[in-house]
Amino acid sequence: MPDVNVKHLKSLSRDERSALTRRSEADLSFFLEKVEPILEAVRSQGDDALVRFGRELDKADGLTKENLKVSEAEFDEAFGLVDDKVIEAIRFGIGNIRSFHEEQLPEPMWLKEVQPGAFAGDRFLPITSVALYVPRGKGSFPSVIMMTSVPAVVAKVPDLAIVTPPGPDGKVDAATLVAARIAGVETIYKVGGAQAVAAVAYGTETVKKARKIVGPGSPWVVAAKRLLAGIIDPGLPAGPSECVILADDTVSGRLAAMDLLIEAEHGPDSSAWLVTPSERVVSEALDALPELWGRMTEARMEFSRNVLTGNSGGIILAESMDDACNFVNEYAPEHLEIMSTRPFDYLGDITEASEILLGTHTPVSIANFALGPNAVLPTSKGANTYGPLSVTDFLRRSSIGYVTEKGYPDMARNARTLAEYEGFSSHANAVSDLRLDYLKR
Ligand SMILES: NC(=O)c1ccc[n+]([C@@H]2O[C@H](COP(=O)([O-])OP(=O)(O)OC[C@H]3O[C@@H](n4cnc5c(N)ncnc54)[C@H](O)[C@@H]3O)[C@@H](O)[C@H]2O)c1
Ligand SMILES: N[C@H](CO)Cc1c[nH]c[nH+]1
Repeated sequence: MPDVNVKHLKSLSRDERSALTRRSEADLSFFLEKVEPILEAVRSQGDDALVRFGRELDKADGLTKENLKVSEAEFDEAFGLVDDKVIEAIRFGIGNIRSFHEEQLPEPMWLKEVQPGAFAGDRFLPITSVALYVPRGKGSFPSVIMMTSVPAVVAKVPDLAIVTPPGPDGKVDAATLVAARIAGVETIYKVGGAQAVAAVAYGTETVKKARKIVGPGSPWVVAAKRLLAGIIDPGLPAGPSECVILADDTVSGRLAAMDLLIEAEHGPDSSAWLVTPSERVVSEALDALPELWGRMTEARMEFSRNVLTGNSGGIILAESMDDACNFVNEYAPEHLEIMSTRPFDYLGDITEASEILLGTHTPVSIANFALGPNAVLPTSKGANTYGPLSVTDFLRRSSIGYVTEKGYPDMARNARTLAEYEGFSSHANAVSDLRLDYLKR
């Protein structure tokens, strides 16, 4: 068995402890450099560049300018290619995701009377055009369609389009098409990676320009979003997947090891740590890993072995549950499982995590595919300032103010005092008696 990292927090220096929280995304210099010419090619050559990159990078030999957009016939064909059980699971997931996200939809407008006769509030409108990035490098992700499309449809974004890499057959994964149609999005372009971000940022002959792009992706996608942030809103940072399993002494280490492998199998650049103060949990987890690896496909086993033996994964022995919770907050994970028979005891101690799953029956898999909360989550400590993708990511807010004749005198007097203090004459004039004179004429 390869040497799985086992770190004892007690014996680490401050720098060594901090190194455990580092993600692969921390240094994107390699990708930023390679991505720049791709963006420029799409900006200047449009569809020609998209077809060339699709053929070169996605091996989609049959890709042409004419079939860059998924046709009605391809959607129809997809329903015949996907197993009924998969369609049923997609419908089940979408039902729960919709039910969860409908709760997030704010009232279109609210106004509060902040002083007699003076009203202030907010109005929400959908962003007019948003692109949804759906990855397909190391696997296909109908669940990402479910997670991005449903909140966008609930927010009533009028112009929605999906960008996703074509497979070598030049087609979009069939279950991805099924999920898109069930969720209510029918514009899909066969373009992925950095070129997809450039296509929706600049627009091409076929791909319509969008104001925002959301959805997770590989470092190629993350790098392109960073470089194009002045041209398109890149949304929350969602890069390589990561998780922490926080386990106390009430649970089986085998169970903890099983869930540790969930996000570790995404790719060699994923991050995954089991953190526990229990030596028993550590040794049970180490014992369980070979059998669990034996139940995985070769590729996924390799990815997760790389993670657990490399720089961004393994098992951490903490001094206590307090120490373990502190480490979780320093790490600020994308997904967190609190694996305990009394998970609510620790919930209050966790302040930095994008998704917190409680107990022994809520593995990340259930949240990724079926439960309802959004599984497109900020990575690389994005949890410190962002939340999961939500309906509000598809809305923009304007504030509304309305002062009546009755509310005016108090408002004007106070505004004038501060305008004069700040030295703004026109601001002050606009709330002086001159206004009342003008209003009379
Ligand atoms: N944070 C989240 O919510 C979340 C959810 C799901 C997946 N993910 C992450 O998304 C990522 C998906 O990555 P993926 O690779 O499977 O799919 P992807 O679609 O993001 O990346 C594949 C694309 O990258 C481009 N690419 C590949 N090699 C390239 C090269 N040498 N030069 C230029 N471009 C190149 C190609 O265009 C290809 O289509 C994973 O890291 C996964 O962990 C994150
Ligand atoms: N774990 C991903 C978010 O990091 C979501 C996902 C979808 N399918 C598999 N995983």
